[in-house]
Amino acid sequence: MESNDMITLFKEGMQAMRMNYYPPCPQPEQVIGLTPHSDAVGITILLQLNEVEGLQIKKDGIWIPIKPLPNAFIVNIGDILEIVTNGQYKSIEHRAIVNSEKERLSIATFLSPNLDGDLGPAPSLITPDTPPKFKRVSVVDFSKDLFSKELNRKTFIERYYI
Ligand SMILES: O=C(O)CCC(=O)C(=O)O
Ligand SMILES: [Fe+2]
Repeated sequence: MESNDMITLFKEGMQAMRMNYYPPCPQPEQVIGLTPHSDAVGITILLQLNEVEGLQIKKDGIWIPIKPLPNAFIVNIGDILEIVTNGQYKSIEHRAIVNSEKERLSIATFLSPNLDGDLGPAPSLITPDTPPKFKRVSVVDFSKDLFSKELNRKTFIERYYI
């Protein structure tokens, strides 16, 4: 892929942050901390603040716990990177569960494109043998669309499949 395709999209892009606080729950199997979803961004850089397990990713249909490592970031691929790479990188479905005794804290930083242009598979990746797998959409419309939807597995990116 040509680096310019990535630069055009992410230069002076948006960065958002979310702090998540999960209080302890005596019946953790009855609740969910954060419902299964993929992040509708380029990449997410995540810090698990207090080394309490809770984050899980879905791999081959199975939920895998991600052990917090002290002072380590987790980098997750988001829907926008899946679109830009025309599906070569897949956004990761994840969720957070809660602990019966301990509170848990995480901080997520979301990196997204600037609002100027369009979002779609990088032109340098499209050939007669590798046609686009995603529709093109303006970043503004994509963002508006996103904020009108709930977090629900990978249903958001599925709306852009060709
Ligand atoms: O708390 C976590 O580890 C996950 C947070 C998350 O997925 C998010 O904020 O989008
Ligand atoms: Fe997330």
